[in-house]
Amino acid sequence: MAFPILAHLSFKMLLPMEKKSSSIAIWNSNFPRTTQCKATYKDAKVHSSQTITRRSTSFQPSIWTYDYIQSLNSEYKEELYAVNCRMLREEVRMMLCKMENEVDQLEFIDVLQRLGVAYHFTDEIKNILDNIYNTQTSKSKKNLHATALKFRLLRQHGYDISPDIFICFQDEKDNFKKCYTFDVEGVLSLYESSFHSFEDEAILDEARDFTSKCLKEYNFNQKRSTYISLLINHALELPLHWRIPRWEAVWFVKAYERKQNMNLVLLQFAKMDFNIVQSVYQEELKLASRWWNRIGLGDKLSFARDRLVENFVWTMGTNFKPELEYFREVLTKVNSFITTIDDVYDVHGTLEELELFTKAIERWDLNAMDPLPYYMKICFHALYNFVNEIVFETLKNSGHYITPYLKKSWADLCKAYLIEAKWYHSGYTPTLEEYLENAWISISAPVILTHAYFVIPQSFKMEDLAHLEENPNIIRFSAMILRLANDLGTYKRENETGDIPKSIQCYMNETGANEAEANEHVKSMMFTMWKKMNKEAHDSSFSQSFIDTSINLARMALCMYQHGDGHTVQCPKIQDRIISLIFQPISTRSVI
Ligand SMILES: CC(C)=CCC/C(C)=C/COP(=O)(O)OP(=O)(O)O
Repeated sequence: MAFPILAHLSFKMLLPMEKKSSSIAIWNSNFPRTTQCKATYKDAKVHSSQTITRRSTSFQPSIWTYDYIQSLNSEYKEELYAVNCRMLREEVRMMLCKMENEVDQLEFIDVLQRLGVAYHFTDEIKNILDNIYNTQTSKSKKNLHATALKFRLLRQHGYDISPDIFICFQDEKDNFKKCYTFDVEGVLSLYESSFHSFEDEAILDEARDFTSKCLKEYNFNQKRSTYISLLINHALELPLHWRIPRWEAVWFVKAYERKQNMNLVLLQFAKMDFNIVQSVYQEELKLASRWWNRIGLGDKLSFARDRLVENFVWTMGTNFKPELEYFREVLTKVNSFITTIDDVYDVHGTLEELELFTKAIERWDLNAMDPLPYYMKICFHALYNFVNEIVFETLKNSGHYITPYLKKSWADLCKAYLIEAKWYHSGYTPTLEEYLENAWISISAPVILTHAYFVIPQSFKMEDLAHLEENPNIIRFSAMILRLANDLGTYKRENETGDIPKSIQCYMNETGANEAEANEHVKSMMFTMWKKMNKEAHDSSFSQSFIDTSINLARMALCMYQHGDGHTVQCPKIQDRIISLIFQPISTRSVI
């Protein structure tokens, strides 16, 4: 891609618009933020004796110390819990299999999913949904809740189901009939269903507008502590389809406890299973932290964010199943390298160093390390060894040689980072389109998902490989959601510390929109991306597990950046979530 030069910045467009100059001030006021420092002897090959100018940013050290992580020792590792849990699981399986009424079956499956235990009953759930799909009748026609729940679960599980089943709830002007306003359960179900829409499904857009309005009004007039109010509040904050299953499980277990006539055996099973799986995560995290400590990037590249626990949480969010420990081991390492290398480009590296580093990654050859400064040598060598280990394991276990795919993904990422570094150093503001053409790669989703593809069990198909190199739509849409969510959550912090303009500022610069309008525009782009992703998930020939991983990466971004830069700033809201996911078992006292 050619770089338009700074002098070509569209002044003609900017000057006459007052709004525009104020919007520019928001980010330009801090540009550029740099610090001067003397080159150390280790940097000598690049800058013999001159002063090196670097950007200044100081990130907080990780609040989760090595010793704390190593001290984790959950009682739920004990065999006794596994035995109890298996007994409870069989009781729940019997309940599921004995159920005959369609709405009861759908509601039970929904609760299993929300409690995070549906993965134990994949075959049973498939049988039930196959049956419901193959014997569709008009019985649930006038029951909004039953119709919406059926639509959501069938679409989520990949069945062909048209949203036309909602037409009977509309009047002759295609508005949802007023009488349904009072059917709170039905409205909530329809609201959740509407987020599974494809691009050309206007009826689901209508459904979302109608239900959002009803739910806001309902919640305004109700006490917040009832079960249904809790669900509504939670849904308005983020719909279920956009939530990470594991985080949903922690929240829902507590909400479900308040439900009248809740199923005590099911609740007890969900709590026990959550705590046992959490003990698996703790052991994985201990191993990951030993690796991180051993390779020493946290020390040697101390300018970079040290966010091992957050990197692990991203990984666990994208694929939580306990048996996928190798997936989480590899992806936690990938995320740790991404976070560090992002800071090499965004914080510490000079343009000259970054060009050399990018070339070295493109060559993928230890000899290419020669001209690099010491901190880059360490980073390059660690990454090179890590990738070669995955390549070796894959070759040994499945006979496939995957170096070209992995190395291309890292080279693409570094080239995209370099483009942004050049924009930064020249003070250039791209158009939104130009920015996004690069930014969906620089957000790192293609690297994450390319590695994920090769370490998800039974995911590999020869015919996928040609698409994989070109980044198929499922990766592109996931990447775009990750990028837009990241920009919405981090642009203020990055603006303060000094970075290129992100999608919000690019849009403001290009159109004269104010900050609030630009935020709305980016959110609506994200919503469109979700619709594209829903359709792609339905049509894609990739394995379901890979599709789920791609969707979960997008969901993870929404959760991580919901209240700001949750990946970088260790804010209490994210800390609390991390504690409840990894460190603190759910109390089982009330039910045992
Ligand atoms: C490790 C994982 C899963 C990260 C996903 C998001 C990411 C690359 C954050 C990097 O920080 P950033 O907010 O500074 O990104 P950028 O510099 O691209 O805006």
